[in-house]
Amino acid sequence: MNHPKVAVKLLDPRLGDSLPLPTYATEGSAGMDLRALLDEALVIQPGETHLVRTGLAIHLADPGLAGVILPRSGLGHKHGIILGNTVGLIDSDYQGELMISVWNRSQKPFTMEPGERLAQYVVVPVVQVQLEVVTDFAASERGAGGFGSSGRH
Ligand SMILES: O=c1ccn([C@H]2C[C@H](O)[C@@H](COP(=O)(O)OP(=O)(O)OP(=O)(O)O)O2)c(=O)[nH]1
Ligand SMILES: [Mg+2]
Repeated sequence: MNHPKVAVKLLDPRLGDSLPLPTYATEGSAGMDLRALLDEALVIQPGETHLVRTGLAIHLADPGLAGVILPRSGLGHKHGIILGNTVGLIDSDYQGELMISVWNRSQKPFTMEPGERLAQYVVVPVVQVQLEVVTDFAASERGAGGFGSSGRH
């Protein structure tokens, strides 16, 4: 494995002990699953949102990278457990604890167990740009068409 190294702080003694550190489940996995750092099971009522700790602080440091927190497809599709912010975007200079906003968008209470894998963390490349004010763009095929301008089928 020759992946770039990224600094992680373990903010709770359970990390790396009863709570495994995030890893790529397979060689081709895009994300690492994040686990809920909870003292006891958490019941999330329909429509409720909870901020759940991970016990991890990851400092990417490189402005050419960002972290993205995404839902897990099984939890989202089968149980309606997705993210209160839809997607979490983690800045490369963020050094605080990774927090997960967990939203139960279903009609049923959901019980989250300590250590449960509740979301996934993906590192993506980022390009920072400089905005340059102009009055006209070079013409493009699309122009200003959007929001279904090309039809449905
Ligand atoms: O799901 C998330 C989303 C964000 N963050 C942390 C890392 C991120 O770098 C920071 C700020 O996130 P964002 O810019 O999306 O939130 P904001 O509401 O704009 O806060 P801020 O004013 O601190 O930028 O919060 C998380 O831990 N989990
Ligand atoms: Mg912000």
